[in-house]
Amino acid sequence: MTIAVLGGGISGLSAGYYLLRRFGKPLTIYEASPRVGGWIRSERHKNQGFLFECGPRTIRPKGLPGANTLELVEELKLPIKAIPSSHVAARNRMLYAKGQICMLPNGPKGLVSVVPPFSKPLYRALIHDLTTNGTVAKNQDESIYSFAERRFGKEIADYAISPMICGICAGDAREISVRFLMETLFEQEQKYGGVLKGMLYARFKDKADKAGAQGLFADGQDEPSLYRQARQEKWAMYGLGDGLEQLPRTLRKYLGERDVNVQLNSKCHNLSFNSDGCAVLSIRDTKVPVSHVVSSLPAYQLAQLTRTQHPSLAAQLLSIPYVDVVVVNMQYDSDQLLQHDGFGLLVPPVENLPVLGIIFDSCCFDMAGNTVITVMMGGRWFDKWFSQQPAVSQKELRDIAQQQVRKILRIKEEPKFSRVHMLHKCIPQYTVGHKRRVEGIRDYIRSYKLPLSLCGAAYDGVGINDVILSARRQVDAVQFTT
Ligand SMILES: Cc1cc2nc3c(=O)[nH]c(=O)nc-3n(C[C@H](O)[C@H](O)[C@H](O)COP(=O)(O)OP(=O)(O)OC[C@H]3O[C@@H](n4cnc5c(N)ncnc54)[C@H](O)[C@@H]3O)c2cc1C
Ligand SMILES: C=Cc1c2[nH]c(c1C)Cc1[nH]c(c(CCC(=O)O)c1C)Cc1[nH]c(c(C)c1CCC(=O)O)Cc1[nH]c(c(C)c1C=C)C2
Repeated sequence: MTIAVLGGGISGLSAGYYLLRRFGKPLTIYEASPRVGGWIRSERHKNQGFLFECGPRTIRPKGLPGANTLELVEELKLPIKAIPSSHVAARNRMLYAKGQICMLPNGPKGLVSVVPPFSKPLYRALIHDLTTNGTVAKNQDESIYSFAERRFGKEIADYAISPMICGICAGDAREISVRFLMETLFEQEQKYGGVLKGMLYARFKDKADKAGAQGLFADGQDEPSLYRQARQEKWAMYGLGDGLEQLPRTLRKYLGERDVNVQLNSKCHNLSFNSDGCAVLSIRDTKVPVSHVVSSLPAYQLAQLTRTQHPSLAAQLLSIPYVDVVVVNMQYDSDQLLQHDGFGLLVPPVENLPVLGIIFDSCCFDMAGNTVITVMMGGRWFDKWFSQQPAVSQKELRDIAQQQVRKILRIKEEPKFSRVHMLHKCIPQYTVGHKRRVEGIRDYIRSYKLPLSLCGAAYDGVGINDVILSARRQVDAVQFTT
């Protein structure tokens, strides 16, 4: 019995980890590029004491997905840099709206007083929810923007929900499914006629939900000890000592030491299935037969591999859209963020600017006196701002990012050092109907009895916690009939 994993990003490596734990060897992970980690990439400037993250930088230790990641982090003995909920980076999130930087309310004060960019105290949005009837048809989906607008009004949809969606998937809240982030609230609204009513009702009815890590760690004793520590110490998020890339790098080492074959520079360019129930991978000029495949590839990549034999599956996979994000890391020698202590700021799409948000890395983690910020641009609006002939150059992207930093943060100095990364098709968009689409894809695989499992950011959540948990669940569900 041979198992193959496609993709050496964090979900593919995690699938390898859970497969090893469940089935042992032989096990091979095929990765197209010369490195593992996929979008997780850290660039360490050791001499100067700072770090650039090109993709993610923090992980949330919350709930079952958070506990599951912490179990893995504990097993790998990784050096955690925790950010407690009292830290400024956990408390302060900002918006750039209406020409100014606005601190998002993080306590009850924002409920009763007017906090820019909002024109009314937030309790008015709650009254709107309590006094508004009407839901969408049962079992339907809708956009998160439309849901927020219906329940809380347009201002909340424009200045709270839309930027939040940018800060998670660089997407347009008018297209993203409400089930992406607010499935429970949406369902409670359907059931009880309002978000607040649903929340109050659920609070009385379902106290057990609070346990968080139930399910995987059934017995409280088995809870990972790092998760217990995170709860006791009230971590809001955490990073790793040498950057988040330490997670995939260490996981690769761990797997290698246990004879899992991690093959780099090994792009799979076709995947077919035999009538005897085997899968056949085409890697370079070789056909590799295996008993089961776990794909962690982006959906559009898997579509390429399967389109000859299963065009209908490929079409369904292709219906999951992706967006491009430009990431510009900047470093300054002196403190440039004196007035802006926090995680960073988001720019609501109604502001119509090329920038999605700016992360204040050196406020989150100590960077030895350097100021480090990361500007993220494009996303769902990439084509509007940057698609031109000839293609926009790195220098132009850097200049646009710098202009925005000057305008928003009023940093006049040039960064001492900067890097521009064009992340092509890096984040899948869970548009309205996504859940049904994924069910359709998995139904197809089941109905043809294909020895194929799907994990990765395309299906069950886009955060690092989600993709690791998705890998675990998909591995748990693998069945061999022999
Ligand atoms: C800018 C940005 C910021 C983010 N910030 C956060 C954050 O703060 N917190 C958080 O939790 N998450 C964050 N995320 C999300 C998180 O980084 C991703 O969800 C996660 O890294 C996805 O991992 P993956 O393994 O599913 O996919 P990928 O990283 O895309 O890995 C897929 C791998 O498959 C390989 N591959 C592709 N085609 C083939 C082929 N044909 N054969 C073999 N291999 C192939 C690729 O080279 C790649 O290594 C962020 C993402 C981005 C882009
Ligand atoms: C502007 C672009 C992006 C920023 N971060 C991401 C993008 C696309 C990616 C991302 N950020 C988060 C996640 C999910 C993690 C999870 O645990 O599920 C992903 C995939 C975390 C996150 N970051 C922000 C928010 C509101 C969230 C959601 C969870 C949480 O509340 O912690 C805020 C934020 N993200 C970015 C900026 C500039 C920013 C500013 C406040 C960048």
